[in-house]
Amino acid sequence: MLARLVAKDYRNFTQLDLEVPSTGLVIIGENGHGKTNLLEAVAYLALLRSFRGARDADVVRFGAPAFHVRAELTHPSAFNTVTVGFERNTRRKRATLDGVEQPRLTSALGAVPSVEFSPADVALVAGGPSERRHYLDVMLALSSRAYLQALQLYRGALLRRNAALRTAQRDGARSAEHEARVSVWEPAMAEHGGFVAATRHAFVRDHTERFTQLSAAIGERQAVVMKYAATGGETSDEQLTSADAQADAYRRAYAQQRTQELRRGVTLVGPHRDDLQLLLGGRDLRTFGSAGQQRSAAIALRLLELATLRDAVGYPPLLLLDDPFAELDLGRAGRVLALLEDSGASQVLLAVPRVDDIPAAFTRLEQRSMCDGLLQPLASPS
Ligand SMILES: Nc1ncnc2c1ncn2[C@@H]1O[C@H](COP(=O)(O)OP(=O)(O)OP(=O)(O)O)[C@@H](O)[C@H]1O
Repeated sequence: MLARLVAKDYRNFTQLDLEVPSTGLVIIGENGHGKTNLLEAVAYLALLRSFRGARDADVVRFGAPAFHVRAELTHPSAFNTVTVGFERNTRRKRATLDGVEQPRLTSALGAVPSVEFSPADVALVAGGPSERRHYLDVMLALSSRAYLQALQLYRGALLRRNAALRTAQRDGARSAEHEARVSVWEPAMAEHGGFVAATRHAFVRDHTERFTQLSAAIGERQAVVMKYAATGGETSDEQLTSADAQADAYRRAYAQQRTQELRRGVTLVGPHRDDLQLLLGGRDLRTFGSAGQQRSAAIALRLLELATLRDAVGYPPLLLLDDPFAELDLGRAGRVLALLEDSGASQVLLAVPRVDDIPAAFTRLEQRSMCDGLLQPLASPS
């Protein structure tokens, strides 16, 4: 549970100091005054980066040398205080858990678990495959250290193999030496990529039914289905979730594709090129879904993320709701609210532009107004 948030020189906050009630808060403010910045600062404590994909240097307040965010937490959180800071000059990022600086930043990942719902989530459905891979990777990495580690090792080896492929392509030579510099990374890529692909396949297999149910509960009349679209690896149904079988398949694929990859200068198979396909009535939602249908599917994905994180950490994550009902008709908005209530989440930070935008379920929460990066009390709970 988040009890207090202090953000110094984060975006447009010089010094924000906010006590957060156990049930949460509503932040009301006009466009561009810092509502999303506040939610972003909270989410930074889970992801150790901006959920909007901003560079660290860009979230430091204009002209300031560094930012610092601190959370004070209560039961059932694993820690009492979590801090993260970034210095513009040195580009150093530091995180502490209960005052102890973490030698590896990844130890602090997920220390303040949260899930964000925002209109920008539509990119999860309407955007390219990298958006959906990122969704899977963040959720699975925050749920499993083994996944996080495999993903990091896979990415490290991929980076090096791609560099070797580019060098070979640039030299225009395909000597045994070039090939050896490429293939040396393949055992690590196959092993860790196999684990990543198998874990993603298992997630999709285990959650596709729930995803369809959630989409129907939000109001979709046709079946919404998710499918893992792999660019390589094992394809037989029984072996999809076996890390060893996936690794074997990647080994075979590298051997088969290497000549083409040396020519193209890039690795063509593996989880870094896969996609999470979303279909509405059998058609690609990305191409054929309406704005509201795409938003609804994005909300269903976030609801799945919420349940997955809750199961992994053992308590419900903090809900960060950034104008979450924009673009939804009243019926859908009401049903999403009911699903959020059913999710078991107990603490909510809701950001809306106007008091009228607060759904009835949240009118009992304390309210603050946000103006130019400053918070003021607005009203007591009714
Ligand atoms: N690094 C930074 N330093 C100072 N101010 C910043 C920085 N980055 C963004 N801002 C300011 O933050 C403001 C945007 O805040 P935010 O995105 O939280 O808006 P919002 O209140 O959520 O608005 P909306 O309702 O339109 O989504 C802008 O005024 C922008 O200039």
